[in-house]
Amino acid sequence: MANAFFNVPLPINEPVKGYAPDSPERIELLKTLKELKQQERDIPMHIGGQEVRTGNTVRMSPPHDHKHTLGHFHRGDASHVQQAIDAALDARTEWAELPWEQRAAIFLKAADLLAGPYRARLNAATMLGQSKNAFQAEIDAACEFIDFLRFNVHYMSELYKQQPASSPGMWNRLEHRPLEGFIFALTPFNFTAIAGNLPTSAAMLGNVTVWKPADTQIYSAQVLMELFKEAGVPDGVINLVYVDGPTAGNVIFQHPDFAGIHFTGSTGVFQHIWKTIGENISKYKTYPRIVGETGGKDFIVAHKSAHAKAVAVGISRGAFEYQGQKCSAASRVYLPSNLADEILGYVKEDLATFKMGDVEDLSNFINAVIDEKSFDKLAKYLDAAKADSSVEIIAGGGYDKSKGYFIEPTVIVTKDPKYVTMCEELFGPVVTVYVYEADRFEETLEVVDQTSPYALTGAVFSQDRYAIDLATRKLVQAAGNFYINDKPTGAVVGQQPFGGARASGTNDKAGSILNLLRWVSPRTIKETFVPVVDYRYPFLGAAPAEDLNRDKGI
Ligand SMILES: NC(=O)c1ccc[n+]([C@@H]2O[C@H](COP(=O)([O-])OP(=O)(O)OC[C@H]3O[C@@H](n4cnc5c(N)ncnc54)[C@H](O)[C@@H]3O)[C@@H](O)[C@H]2O)c1
Ligand SMILES: N[C@@H](CCC=O)C(=O)O
Repeated sequence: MANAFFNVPLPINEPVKGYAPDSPERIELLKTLKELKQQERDIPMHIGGQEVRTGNTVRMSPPHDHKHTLGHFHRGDASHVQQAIDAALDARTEWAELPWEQRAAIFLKAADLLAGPYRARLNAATMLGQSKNAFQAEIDAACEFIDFLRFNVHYMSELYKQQPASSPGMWNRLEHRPLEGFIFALTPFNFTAIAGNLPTSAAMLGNVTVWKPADTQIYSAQVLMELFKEAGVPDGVINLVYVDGPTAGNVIFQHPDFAGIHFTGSTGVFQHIWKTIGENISKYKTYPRIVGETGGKDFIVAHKSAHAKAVAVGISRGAFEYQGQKCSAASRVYLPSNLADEILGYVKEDLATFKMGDVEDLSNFINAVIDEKSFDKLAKYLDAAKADSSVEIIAGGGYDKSKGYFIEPTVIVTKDPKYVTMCEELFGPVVTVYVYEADRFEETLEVVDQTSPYALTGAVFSQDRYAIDLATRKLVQAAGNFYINDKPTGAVVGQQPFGGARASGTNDKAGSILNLLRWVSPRTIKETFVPVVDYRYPFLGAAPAEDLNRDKGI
């Protein structure tokens, strides 16, 4: 046990590398992509430090080249979920009792390994497995996850520093215990950083975890697990299983030691999970923490004073980067009649220059959507829009899955602010635009607020401070991350804590002290130095405190 209070290194955001032609990072990334493509990886589960292979293997392929085989992962069943829980609970006491600075050092080491020797590998795995271009992989798998690790260590030390006041004669202390049980980290396909953050943020605070990623993120999850091992995460602290969601849920949500879920994914799945936990509530030793960041129907609303080109870039990048598969992606846009043609003209110009294709050609801005299920769903929405005379597709609309799951970046214009693609989360490169009468800004803000059950991100573009103020007030509940004259994507850890309310989640703000608070159970310790030895109040004749002290011979 160390005899000192430690300060952790102050975090700064990891600089984003540029991948310019002939830059060392570009050369290394291209080399790593080539090497990974030549291998067929055999990917086991990781339970209690053991690699677990079942022989029930599932093929993995790049979404942009589905005939290519990247490798196979070993599919587990309910028994593996149970083994992972047992391994976590076995590791629990030793991990919880490890001094916090030792836990901090492990995750700071993970951040440095990722900033250095693991960077190209995790980025390349994310590019191939999840079809991200080099820039999108860099801001996610490398920079955002490095930031999560370093900032969370810093927030952990800030959390531990917060102590209560103590009146004379006593010392009050607050300790932040890990939760009593295990945490289930259930992670989505679209951000490698989120997949890494959900188990590590809880583990950092002394918790043990069972982690189940989306099947389509397993290829990069394996690299994350290798990183955790090399950084020194002890066996059993993070257990990685590849089972289908309901199989995992059936074991986990019945278990008396289930102490919390750290979830990111769709709203429907989260609501189902919450209901299941509610039905099982009397089975648990402790009330489980339920943290879930879920879907969105994110908006851009432009005022008649807006800078037209800035709005257009907000749409081109905010709606189409990573094929619109960010929970934050703009998918409904409200343009004023005085600027709509100009803005849409710029957007069409941008889209005409977007290149779509494989991730290894770094000039491609657009790659594939994640899988066939997503492709088919998006194609259906596009077919419906094509058949609907009340809407017009002004750009894109095409799709092709012969080589990869490619959907053209698409702009739909509707006269109905409640048209289906203005309301439902599509999670793809499709944005719908409604043009409003330029003088009806305030009524339009009400439509923006009331159109969707979600409240994740949103942006207002205006050069008029009164309009900005009005939108900020009218849309106070419409977005957990609200942007002024910027696209609604690209939140940075430590700068724009991320999360939404309403149907978008519990808004526990990943990568902030607010999130870490959910993974601890504080214990207050009051120590009285000289205890009272007379039950009577002073007005009932108790001796003054000095006399009491004298009684004790002090
Ligand atoms: N708000 C945020 O911060 C945020 C961030 C990223 C993604 N998202 C949301 O995530 C969704 C996209 O990710 P996805 O497609 O991976 O989400 P998803 O809900 O399909 O899957 C998330 C995880 O839940 C598992 N799962 C699915 N059904 C389950 C069930 N019945 N029981 C238990 N587990 C189950 C999946 O296997 C996966 O591991 C979008 O809705 C997006 O908006 C939100
Ligand atoms: N934090 C990311 C979104 C994560 C969800 O998919 C952003 O701000 O764009």
